Amino acid sequence: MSEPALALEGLSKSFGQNPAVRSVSLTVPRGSFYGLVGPNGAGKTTTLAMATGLLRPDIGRAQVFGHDVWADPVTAKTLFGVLPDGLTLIDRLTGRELLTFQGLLRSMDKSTVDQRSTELLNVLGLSDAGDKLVADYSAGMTKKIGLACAMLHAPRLLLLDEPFEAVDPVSSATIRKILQRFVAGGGSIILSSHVMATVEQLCSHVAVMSEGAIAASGTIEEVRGSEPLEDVFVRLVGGHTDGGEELSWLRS
Ligand SMILES: Nc1ncnc2c1ncn2[C@@H]1O[C@H](COP(=O)(O)OP(=O)(O)OP(=O)(O)O)[C@@H](O)[C@H]1O
Repeated sequence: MSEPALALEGLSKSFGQNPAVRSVSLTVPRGSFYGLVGPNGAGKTTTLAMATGLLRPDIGRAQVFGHDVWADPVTAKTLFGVLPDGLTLIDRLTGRELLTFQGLLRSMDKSTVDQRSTELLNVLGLSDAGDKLVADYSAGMTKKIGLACAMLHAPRLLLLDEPFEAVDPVSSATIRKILQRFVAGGGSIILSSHVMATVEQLCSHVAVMSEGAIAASGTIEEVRGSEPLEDVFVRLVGGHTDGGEELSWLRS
């Protein structure tokens, strides 16, 4: 039972002629808190979608605790929870109804679903919104109910695509604590983020993606060496940070 929480091997995906992800291999050790960073369009969402069975790779495979996500999806999907990007929820349900629907789909018993739903709504600051239609939620509330859906069945691995995006600072602090407790209890997490400070504070490991490939990966210390992670990131992705002479027409 020493399989990693997540093992990606040679995952590739093209959209038409455009290679979005190019032979990505990554191992997320059990108990690790893995950050996946990269500029817009680097391939993070496409990678996570292939890792969770939402998007079929052209080539390569994804295994969760040794179970192939595509060959053995039922077993794999009991072991992980996912917060996809651009989440499309059944928004004509209330938050509580959505959680109940998710739980019953997973064959959980109703009393467990009810109890966990109440706890999740409370802890995520959604108890007052539990009986409101998800269609009427703000972007941050939608992110939080998506996170609750990902955690309801007590998975051992969470794959979270930008979980802090659009979430207010108080809720963000709460989510951080929940995730840290999840890892302290033996869970594993991979999350994508654009916020280097968040990744540096929370994560034990980081992978930097650039143009569809992994440019660097390892523990935070291994990847950043003696530099701030943000500097390493900018160097690896070949970006430039000076405002330069561009947009001169904006200056009066
Ligand atoms: N459904 C799609 N059809 C066509 N091209 C796509 C599709 N999804 C993603 N792409 C392309 O694949 C590349 C990788 O996109 P992806 O969304 O995985 O990047 P990302 O790293 O998650 O970006 P961001 O940080 O902006 O969310 C981009 O060039 C994007 O335009």
